[in-house]
Amino acid sequence: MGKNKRNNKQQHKNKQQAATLPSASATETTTTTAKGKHATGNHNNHHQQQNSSVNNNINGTRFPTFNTKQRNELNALVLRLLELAHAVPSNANEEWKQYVDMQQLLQRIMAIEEPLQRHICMDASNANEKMRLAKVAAFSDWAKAGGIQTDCVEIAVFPGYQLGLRAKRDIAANEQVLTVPRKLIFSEEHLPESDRKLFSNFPLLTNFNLAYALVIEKVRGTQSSWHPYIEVLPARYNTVLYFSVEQMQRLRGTSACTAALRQCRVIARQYASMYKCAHIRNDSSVMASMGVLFTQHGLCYELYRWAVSTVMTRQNLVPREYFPPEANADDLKDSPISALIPFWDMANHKPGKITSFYGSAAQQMECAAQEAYKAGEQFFIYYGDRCNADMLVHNGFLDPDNRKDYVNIKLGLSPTDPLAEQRASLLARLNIERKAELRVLPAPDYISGELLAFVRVFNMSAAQLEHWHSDPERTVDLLHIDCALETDHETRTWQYLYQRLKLLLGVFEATQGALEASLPDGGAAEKLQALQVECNEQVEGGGLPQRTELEIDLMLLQYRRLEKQILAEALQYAQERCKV
Ligand SMILES: C[S@@+](CC[C@H](N)C(=O)[O-])C[C@H]1O[C@@H](n2cnc3c(N)ncnc32)[C@H](O)[C@@H]1O
Repeated sequence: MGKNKRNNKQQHKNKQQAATLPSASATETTTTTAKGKHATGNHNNHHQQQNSSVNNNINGTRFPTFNTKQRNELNALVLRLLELAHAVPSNANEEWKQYVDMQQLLQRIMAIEEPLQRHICMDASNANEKMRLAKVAAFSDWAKAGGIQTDCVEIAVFPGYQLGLRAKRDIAANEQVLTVPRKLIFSEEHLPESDRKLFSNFPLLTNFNLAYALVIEKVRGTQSSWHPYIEVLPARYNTVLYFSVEQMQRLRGTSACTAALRQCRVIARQYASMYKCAHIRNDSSVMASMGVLFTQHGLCYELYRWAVSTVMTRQNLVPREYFPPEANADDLKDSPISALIPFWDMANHKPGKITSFYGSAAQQMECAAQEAYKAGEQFFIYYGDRCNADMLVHNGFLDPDNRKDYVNIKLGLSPTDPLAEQRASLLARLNIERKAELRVLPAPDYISGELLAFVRVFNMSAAQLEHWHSDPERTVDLLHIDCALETDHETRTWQYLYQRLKLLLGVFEATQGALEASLPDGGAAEKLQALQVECNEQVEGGGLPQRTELEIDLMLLQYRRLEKQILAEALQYAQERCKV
């Protein structure tokens, strides 16, 4: 959500760490005894009871377990999932096939896990906004008792946004609207000391830790002090983890596809790794302890994707207060942690400026109004700069008026290019890698400075490279549209950009989703409108579970339209520049 930009570096670090989350090796085998029970270490003795139909979790509440046949099938599915999720696809077709195969396994896993799912996470009581709204009074009382302060906003339903915040009275621009004290900010720091120790192993994997902590509190149910908050959270999300294969198909050929598939792969791998540690591998590694804790809390894929999606769509960063005894406090002191901020996280996004900050002195999240509001209007906050591809993949919605939108295209120097090293060292002066994702921008900018510079360097002759190397101070000129270049070099640059954009649009059109392709010219816009009306009617009629399906369809159609528009306008611009 509205992250403080100062924390971007940290997020990058976290992402890097997420990619190296320890996971079980896919080559180990199940250790099954003659009776079909797994040989277990001290930490997972509860598996001894797996032939019974219910099991006790650590809170003493009971949840369904699986018989040996089901457990063996689950084990085999998870091992296959893990094996698939570890493979690194070498091209887009392989990546797609990997995703489809993984989804098939996950569908089967979810089918077997269904009794657990029903018991632990997905009661139908939060399937729509009206049902969530019914729990808002209890949540608001809890929030007030815990010290959340606001006299000017309340939670309400807003078609197209699910729940949101409504101004109870006129609010002035910059007026403080809401404060949430630290003790009501949910993070890994609220776990009991015994559970907290587990997180000390991956202190920078803060998103993962938060999802983990949320699973635990969710399963504690009414015993959790966070219950009133967890009760008002959505039952499902529009994140890529909930897309059907047909829906994901509509992202093919777009710049968001690889990130969306990667996200699904990473989450499937995390789930499968923990499952394996809990149910299959018998050792005392850190992951095994974490896996067992999950098992004791009734881990199933549905619960995990729900927790991860809750974190993806609602988290913010706050300063760390707990420093695990084993960790070097100096290393962690500037690394914030992911947190859920009750009440504040009901605010929806609108372009503007960031007005939510953590106040260290008062130890609370403080949110001010980015503009004036009249009583009854929806109160919005700005979540921060993100392109629509990122919003779609990580937040499960789009901003059609996104002033910070762009489309990334991948470019790279060929290893067989005899001038590759000279080009790479010139690009390095501009902090551009030899393989890079570079931005195509909406009008009136069209081509980012970095993209232009890359293509200029890519098209330099040996003599031109030598010339630009000889004058380091001038290198930055390559980022500017009006950089003085030889005419034929500039023409080659724009021709290259033109061809590249044309190619991308060609792929885009060739992969047009079934929905759009089946419509006559202009049909996409009509379908978009029809879907919007249908969604709104469903919200007004009380909402239905399939509403989220429609919302995802709508979002995908919108996304394709927005990306295509950026590429098409840039293509036209490049064509004009070719003529200059
Ligand atoms: C932090 S939550 C905001 C509260 C949320 N609407 C709810 O019902 O709980 C963020 C989620 O709200 C929705 N959302 C926020 N801003 C939106 C917008 N401008 N358009 C559509 N959906 C939005 C998206 O589903 C997003 O993932």
